[in-house]
Order: sequence, then structure tokens, then C-alpha cells
Amino acid sequence: MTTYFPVFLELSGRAVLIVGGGPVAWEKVESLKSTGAEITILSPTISLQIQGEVDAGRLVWIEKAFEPADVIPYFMIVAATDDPATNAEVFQTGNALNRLTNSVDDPENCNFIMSAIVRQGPMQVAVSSSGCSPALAQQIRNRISDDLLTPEVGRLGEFLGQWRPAVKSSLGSYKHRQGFWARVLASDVPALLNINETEAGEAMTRGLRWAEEHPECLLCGRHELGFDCGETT
Ligand SMILES: C[C@@]1(CC(=O)O)c2cc3[nH]c(cc4nc(cc5[nH]c(cc(n2)[C@H]1CCC(=O)O)[C@@](C)(CC(=O)O)[C@@H]5CCC(=O)O)C(CC(=O)O)=C4CCC(=O)O)c(CCC(=O)O)c3CC(=O)O
Ligand SMILES: NC(=O)C1=CN([C@@H]2O[C@H](COP(=O)(O)OP(=O)(O)OC[C@H]3O[C@@H](n4cnc5c(N)ncnc54)[C@H](O)[C@@H]3O)[C@@H](O)[C@H]2O)C=CC1
Repeated sequence: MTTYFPVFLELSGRAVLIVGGGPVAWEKVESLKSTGAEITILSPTISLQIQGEVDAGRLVWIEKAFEPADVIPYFMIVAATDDPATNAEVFQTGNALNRLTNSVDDPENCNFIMSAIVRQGPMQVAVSSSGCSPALAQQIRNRISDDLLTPEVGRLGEFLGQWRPAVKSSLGSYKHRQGFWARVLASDVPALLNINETEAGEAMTRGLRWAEEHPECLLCGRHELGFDCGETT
């Protein structure tokens, strides 16, 4: 079994090529469009949905059958035609040029594979079965989406992200910031945020002021925001 390495790609403004214009190509457009990638569809025919995006100026359509030189300008290439030989050729050309290349449903002809994704604000979980069972990856994703990655978690991620620059500039070392964030997550801030964002903000302000005044307490064994462990620096 292949051990795949998970990463989160910055695709904003990057050129992505999808070869093929049917329902499967459309699925790829749907999962890529929120990334800000500049998507081109290369195919002699396209579905009505894809045509709609082309008409709205959100997609570029190159109306032709695939030829190897087509891959050159692209950072990422996805082969989604109904012809396995074409999909394999797309992979071989893209891979030879060290492009990220995926051929749908054809793990032998991929240098990366797609995952089952759930997004909530800045939080994102991508599940893979390494090609063993996409259906299981999908089921696990649905369980995570139903039980764990709730809209509240998405809002918490966004809220903590807003505090990150202030925490970075106020607390002197990585260890102190690590201790601070562990205490914030164990505190009532996450629950408070669901009730009243202003109060959650006030609790963060108090917590950060305490942390600035008691940096030594961020390194002690007790994981409570505002707990004065009595040690002095
Ligand atoms: C290797 C990989 C390469 C790649 O495509 O990147 C690949 C390969 C294959 N898929 C097949 C089948 C199915 N794929 C799905 C669904 C998804 N497949 C996805 C990814 C991947 N599929 C990569 C591995 C990911 C991993 O293992 O975790 C998902 C997660 C993401 C996406 O496609 O974007 C997306 C869910 C998206 C979502 O819900 O969000 C379903 C379920 C359904 O359709 O309802 C079925 C039927 C049930 C089943 O077979 O499990 C077959 C057999 C074809 C046949 O039997 O004819 C092969 C080929 C083979 O196994 O040889
Ligand atoms: N339809 C489905 O639900 C699923 C399909 N798949 C796989 O994905 C493949 C594609 O599926 P669909 O989008 O439904 O197929 P489709 O037959 O609706 O569309 C195929 C597209 O590829 C284009 N194409 C064909 N040869 C080409 C070439 N040489 N160069 C550029 N474009 C070319 C066609 O013009 C068409 O737009 C299937 O063959 C299958 O292997 C996998 C899972 C589900």
C-alpha cells in the first residue's frame, strides 16, 4: 500500500487544468472553486453546468481534445475524461514535468489522490483511505462533519485566528504561546463564544493580560487560564 503524504495546497491564482467536461469534471470544479484557483477546462464538449461557469467568466474553456503540450502552463492537472488511455497520457505528461497530476479513479496514474473533505470556516478535515475504500473515507468524513466539525468549531477557528497576531507579539516564546493556547482551549472561551462574542473577546483580553503578567505560569503543570501557580521568573 502507498503511504500518501497529506498537505494543504495554496491554489489561489494558480493555473489548474481539468481535462474532460462531464459530471466528474464538474465535481472537481465544485471542490476546487472556493480555493481561488484559475481553472481551465480542456475538452471537445462540456456539460451545461460547466457551460454556465464559462458564460459567467469563472472558467476558461479550451475546446479541443487533449495533446501532451497542453499541460505545460499548469501547476495542477486533473484528468477526468471517459477515456482511460487519454487519462493515462495526461498523467504521464504531467508527471514527467513534475506537475501535480491526478487521473480520477485511477490510482496508478496519480501523483496525488483526492480526499473526502469537510470545511467549516478555516477548519478543514481531509480524509483518505489511501485508495483502499473511498466509500469508507466518505463515511468517516460524514461522521466528522456531523459530530465534530460543527459550525461552532468553524467560528472558533476564525475567532482564535483573529487573536493570533496579538498573542504572537505579546508572548515571548513558542513555549509560552503553546501554553497559552492550550489554556485558552481548556477555558470557557470556546463555550462563551457560542453565547456572546463580546464576552468571549473580553475573556481573551483578560487571559492575555494575565499571561503577559505571569509568563512563568504558562509553563507550569496546571493548565488553567488565569491560574497563578506562585512561581516567579
Ligand atoms: C485513489 C482515488 C484516486 C482519485 O480519484 O483521486 C480514487 C479511486 C477510485 N474511486 C473509486 C470509486 C469510488 N469513489 C468514490 C468517491 C470518491 N473518491 C475519491 C477519491 C479517490 N478515488 C482516490 C482515493 C481516496 C481514498 O481512498 O480515500 C473521493 C474521496 C474524492 C474525490 O473524488 O474528489 C470521492 C468522495 C468525495 C466526497 O464525497 O467528497 C465512490 C463513492 C461514490 O461515488 O459515492 C466510489 C464508489 C465506492 C467505492 O468504490 O468505494 C474507484 C473504483 C471505481 C470502480 O469500481 O469502477 C477507484 C479506483 C480504484 O479503486 O482502483
Ligand atoms: N459518471 C460517474 O458518476 C462516475 C464516473 N467516473 C469516472 O470518470 C470518468 C468521467 O466520467 P463522466 O464525467 O461522467 O464522463 P462523461 O462521458 O460524461 O464525460 C467525459 C468528458 O471527457 C471529454 N473527453 C473525452 N475524450 C477526451 C479527450 N481526448 N480530451 C479531452 N476531453 C475528452 C468528453 O468530451 C466529455 O466532456 C468515467 O469514465 C469514469 O471513469 C467515476 C465515478 C463516477
